[in-house]
Amino acid sequence: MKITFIGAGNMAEAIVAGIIKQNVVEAADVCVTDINEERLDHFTEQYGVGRTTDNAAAVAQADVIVLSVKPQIFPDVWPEIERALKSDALVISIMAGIPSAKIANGKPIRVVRVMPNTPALVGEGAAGIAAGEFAVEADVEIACNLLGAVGVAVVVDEKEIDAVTALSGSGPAYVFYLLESMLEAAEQMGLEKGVSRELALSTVIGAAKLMRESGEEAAGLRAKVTSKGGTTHAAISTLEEHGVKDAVVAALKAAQTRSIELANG
Ligand SMILES: NC(=O)C1=CN([C@@H]2O[C@H](COP(=O)(O)OP(=O)(O)OC[C@H]3O[C@@H](n4cnc5c(N)ncnc54)[C@H](O)[C@@H]3O)[C@@H](O)[C@H]2O)C=CC1
Ligand SMILES: O=C(O)[C@@H]1CCC=N1
Repeated sequence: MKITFIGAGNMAEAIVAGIIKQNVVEAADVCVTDINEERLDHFTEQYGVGRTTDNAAAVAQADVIVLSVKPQIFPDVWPEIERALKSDALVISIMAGIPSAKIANGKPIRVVRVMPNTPALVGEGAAGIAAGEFAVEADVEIACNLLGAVGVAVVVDEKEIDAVTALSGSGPAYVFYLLESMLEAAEQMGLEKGVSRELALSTVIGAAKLMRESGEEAAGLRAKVTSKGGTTHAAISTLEEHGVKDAVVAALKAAQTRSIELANG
């Protein structure tokens, strides 16, 4: 199975690195394209994959095409890619917002939409996978195998992909934002940078692991940390006073809305 990634950016790198490391594909069967030669050099040096700036030539040889350019670039690149597609090619799109029907463009092109996230780079990704109209079960399986090699892959309906984008696609950024804030506070309180980084990271990883392994709800676990009249209560009350929960809900809804908007360019 020959796979071509159109766009050798951050997200393509996370997936390529993972699927090669996990031996899901051979480097010789992977090709990446980009307009930026430096990105192509990087991929060749790091992962030993094929590379070209010629999208059509790379597509003509591929069984699976992964569209990993920005959604805004899609209208520019798609016409030449569509013309070059092998008749039985599978198109996997990781682009936020662009519906499978827009990619199929009135033709029976098999499209699977995938919404991955960057922790795929370390094998801890979370991806939603949705079949387009003409995709068959085997196509969804291919996408699940690729993304399953770099984390968790969950099959969803395409109508849910905008919400998945808001939750787990953009999600790592919310966690990094929280970490930025925690580390800024730690610095203000005089903790040494290396120490606070180690403590903050272990706290985030540990909290997620505890929730997964215990099967408990977040609110219940939070209650167990929060002693009456104690420090956590002081912190959470401050977050509530600042409307942080409402702000997070509004933020995810804004991401979902933006994903829906991206469908129209
Ligand atoms: N970064 C993330 O966390 C996630 C990104 N995505 C989606 O992945 C896609 C790529 O995002 P990133 O990797 O973050 O962006 P990026 O900007 O890092 O990568 C896009 C790449 O496409 C290349 N490119 C531009 N024009 C091109 C052309 N005509 N032909 C070939 N390559 C071209 C750019 O040079 C760049 O290297 C987007 O559609 C985004 O919605 C999805 C989930 C998570
Ligand atoms: O910010 C974006 O549009 C992309 C999609 C999900 C994460 N990054």
